[in-house]
Amino acid sequence: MFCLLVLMCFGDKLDESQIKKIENVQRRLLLAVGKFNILNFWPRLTKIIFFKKWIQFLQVRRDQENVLVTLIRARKKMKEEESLSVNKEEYVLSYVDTLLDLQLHEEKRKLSEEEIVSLCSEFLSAGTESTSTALQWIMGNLVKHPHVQEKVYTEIRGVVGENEEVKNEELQEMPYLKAVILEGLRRHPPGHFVLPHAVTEDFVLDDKYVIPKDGSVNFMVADMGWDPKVWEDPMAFKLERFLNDHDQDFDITGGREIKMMPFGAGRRICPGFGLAMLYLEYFVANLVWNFEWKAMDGDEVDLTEKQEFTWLLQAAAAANHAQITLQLFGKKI
Ligand code: HEM
Repeated sequence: MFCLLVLMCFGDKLDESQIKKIENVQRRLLLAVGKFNILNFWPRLTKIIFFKKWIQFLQVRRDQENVLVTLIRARKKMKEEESLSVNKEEYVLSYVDTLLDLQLHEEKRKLSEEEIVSLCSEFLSAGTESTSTALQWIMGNLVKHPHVQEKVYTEIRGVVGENEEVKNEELQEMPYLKAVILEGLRRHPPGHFVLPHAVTEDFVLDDKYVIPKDGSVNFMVADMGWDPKVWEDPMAFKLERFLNDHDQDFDITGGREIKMMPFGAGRRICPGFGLAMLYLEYFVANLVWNFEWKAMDGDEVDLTEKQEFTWLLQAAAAANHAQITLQLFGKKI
């Protein structure tokens, strides 16, 4: 997943050692998020009180910039050369290309290199753990419920025949597979909360609850998907929930109604949700098509959840914004 996102981000001309370097700086940053979080509170003060931490943070950030800025500049050069070249067919647009082109109209400027580094970092960390965690839960459920795995396999056979690979365009013809992914995301959303939000003005909800300006607001994503008032027998893994609605596809963005929101909802919905759905459908389809997935003899699949890395990812994404703030702060003082 990480390799895929790196290639989407910087283009497909990277070798393994470059990918490893990126992985190394990104992992260091993610693992240190908890440690540096204190610097988000009253940065003017905390960077003096926790001076050692501040210096360590700057070092990690500098290392990240050294690796990513080199790649961003290389891409910029390639892009300029490409614009002069006659043979344009081989060039595949990358995320960095779009960031290099981006014009901030209100501020009448382009993004700085530091901002591009932060956006690339967010892209890589937000997409990796979330998607691979969802994939693991879905595969765990397919092992736990072999009859579901069998039905996915039968559906795929009906569409792809004897071909070895399930192709992107064939996924559209697999409603049962889609139901498996949606049920996986409902039952085991990789993040139990979205990123922290805030209202820009005092707001009264339902004439009862005052939400003060700038107060931190979050949503109980997992509990929404497990609400017995909305979902019958919510803790069971049941595909029928997403198969009965023949007239309309289930809307994961919550545009019609919000019954679950693994990707958030509204204007700050996860911008990678379409990509994540595509990857999940593609990977699950090909994993089931090429292998039969079973528990080892005598093993039970334990689907009890425990807090692991994805919450850190959410914190990291939040900290990325903070990083920009901290950086600016550093320059101002
Ligand atoms: C199953 C996979 C994924 C899940 C469950 C997921 C979920 C989420 C959630 C809940 C948020 C916070 C939304 C909010 O603040 O209301 C978010 C934000 C974000 N996601 Fe995802 N995501 C997934 C995959 C991806 C992928 C593949 C990418 C990119 C390649 C991505 C990029 C982002 C980014 C950049 C943000 C921050 C957006 C912002 O700052 O407003 N995500 N995601």
